[in-house]
Amino acid sequence: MPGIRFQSGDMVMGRWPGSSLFYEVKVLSYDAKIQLYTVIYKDGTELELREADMKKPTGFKPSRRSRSRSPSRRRSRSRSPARTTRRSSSRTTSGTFATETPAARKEPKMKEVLEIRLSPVPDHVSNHVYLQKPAEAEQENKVLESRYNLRRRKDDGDAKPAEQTEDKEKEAEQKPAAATASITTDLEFGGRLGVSCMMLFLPVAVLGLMVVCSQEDASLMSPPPLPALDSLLDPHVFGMVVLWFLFQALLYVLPVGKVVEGIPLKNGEWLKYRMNTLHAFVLTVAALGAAVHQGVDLRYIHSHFLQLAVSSLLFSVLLSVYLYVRSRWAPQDQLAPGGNSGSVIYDFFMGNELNPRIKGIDLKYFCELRPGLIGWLVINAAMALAEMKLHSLDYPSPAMILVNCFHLFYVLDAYWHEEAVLGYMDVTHAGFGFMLVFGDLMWVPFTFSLQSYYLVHHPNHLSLPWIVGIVTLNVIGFCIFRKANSQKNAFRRNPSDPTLSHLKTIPTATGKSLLVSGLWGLVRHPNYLGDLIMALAWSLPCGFTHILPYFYVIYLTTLLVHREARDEAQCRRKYGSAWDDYCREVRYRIIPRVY
Ligand SMILES: NC(=O)C1=CN([C@@H]2O[C@H](COP(=O)(O)OP(=O)(O)OC[C@H]3O[C@@H](n4cnc5c(N)ncnc54)[C@H](OP(=O)(O)O)[C@@H]3O)[C@@H](O)[C@H]2O)C=CC1
Ligand SMILES: CC(C)=CCC[C@@H](C)[C@H]1CC=C2C3=C(CC[C@@]21C)[C@@]1(C)CC[C@H](O)C(C)(C)[C@@H]1CC3
Repeated sequence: MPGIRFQSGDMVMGRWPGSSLFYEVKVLSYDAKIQLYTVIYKDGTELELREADMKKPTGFKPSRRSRSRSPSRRRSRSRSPARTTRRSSSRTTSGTFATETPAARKEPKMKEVLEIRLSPVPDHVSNHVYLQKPAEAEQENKVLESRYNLRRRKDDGDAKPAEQTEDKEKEAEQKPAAATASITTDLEFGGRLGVSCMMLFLPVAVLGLMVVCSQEDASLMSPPPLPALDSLLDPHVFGMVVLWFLFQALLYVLPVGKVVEGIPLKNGEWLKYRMNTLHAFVLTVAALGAAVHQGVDLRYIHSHFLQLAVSSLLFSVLLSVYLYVRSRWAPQDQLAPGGNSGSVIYDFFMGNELNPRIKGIDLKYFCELRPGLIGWLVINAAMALAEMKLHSLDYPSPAMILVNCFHLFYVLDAYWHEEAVLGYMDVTHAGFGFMLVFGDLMWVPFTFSLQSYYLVHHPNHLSLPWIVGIVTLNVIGFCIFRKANSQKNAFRRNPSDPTLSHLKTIPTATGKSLLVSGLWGLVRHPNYLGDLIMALAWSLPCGFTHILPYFYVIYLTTLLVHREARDEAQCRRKYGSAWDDYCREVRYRIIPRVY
């Protein structure tokens, strides 16, 4: 890097953005275009710094204090991920927001080393003090050094909390994202071409599946033609879809349920979320009950199923356009890690903004849990009524009851553990664009309910042993799913939780540990395994005549295999060689001895 002050490989002192503290950092590269250095801190955090925020270590002198508090334990204005230590008592949710690093509690030796390595130098003394590592820590440092993740943490939201210093940040906050954001070059889903195909194919696939499902032979080989679009786009139905969305939004803002803090933003703030999905569900059921009592026929949903799906698609497109446009003006520190590729089509699909909000309604979180999931259950109920009417039954068939109960139980479980959802990948990392909007508002309600729709037209008799077998399978799947998710959430919340003390862990250089025994020692994604077992149990009540009811299993397998690969790449970046150790210890990803 000729003509610049620092060279790659140099060890210098770098200011922690937003604070007056300096840490030892290694220079990785310099981008002449934006005039920023990429540096790596000793805790593995990579940031971009201006030259003005970097100093040669020669100006620093050894400290009299051999040990100082790490940034994670200081009450500085640091914007480091470590700032999660704040307000530990109010936080009760999952891993991403751990109140204290696991290493800090469980692995005192490692904590000591990390603290020493992270020792900051306050600005006002920065010309006089340089904190030195004690000799005995040096050896251990070498071991930990190998754990350092020296790759660029492009999509780690926490890793680039503040790209420049305060003044620069303020500037960035005022500038529209498009003008300031760095460009994402790692494109997922096959880039522009891939996402374009997905945008065309996925909606047609949903409608195609629905049409085939309503046919008597339900054959994928000879699908009937899609009805004309104008017969599918009914303004009344569209109005109902909009009303449904608004009704759910109204329930979202009701001042019931506790408020918790969600993901930490890049600017160091915490978003607040009201936990009232269960209330919303109960109120929706009450409202629908009242409507039915007033003579509303829920079977309308069955008879206008395609129209409802098309209206949801239209609504999803409109919402995505709105999200894309507003993301162009969003402050840079509110963008998702993978957003802003510079391609309109790609950014429209992936979404640029991480947590778009309108008057306190977090659109992504709202859409992920409410209109689609509750809509799915309402559709299921409507299908049960339609089945009873069509086959002149007093009660829904056992197959229909099973499907309804399994789905209801799954959604209620998500609501019961609502806080945990705040830590899931989609909420913490993904932008909110067409993929998730369409996924939440069209894909979830209209493909997840295909089994009940299928049963209306294709009754399937279930014998008692089959019922028992299917229920058992669902219970097994649920136990694995729930235990795995709860164990991980509890561990991230409190790594020294006595109920988890029997579990083996691997420390990582970030201070967080990884579970390597129990369910998390069986496969690397036991929660996915449980989800897939449940998916199979949901399809079995429909029998073996057609593959259509198994669509959900196929979708979930594809999605989770892809998701697992994304998560794996992210964890490898985050945890470096500790993740490789984990993979060596736990060899299979989702299915023991198979995959
Ligand atoms: N029905 C559906 O359509 C779908 C359902 N799902 C379900 O949603 C749930 C959430 O899934 P998702 O967000 O993808 O992923 P996970 O809940 O599995 O979260 C993955 C994260 O967990 C942490 N982690 C991984 N391994 C370990 C370990 N050994 N010990 C401790 N922490 C570990 C890592 O984050 P860190 O270390 O930073 O904490 C990693 O990034 C799953 O149950 C999944 O089945 C998901 C998609 C679709
Ligand atoms: C093909 C396509 C457009 C896919 C989009 C993916 C979304 C449909 C899914 C991504 C992650 C999801 C989750 C749930 C629903 C499906 C989507 C939105 C979820 C809310 C279902 C209920 C679970 O208990 C859950 C909370 C774990 C889960 C979270 C992930």
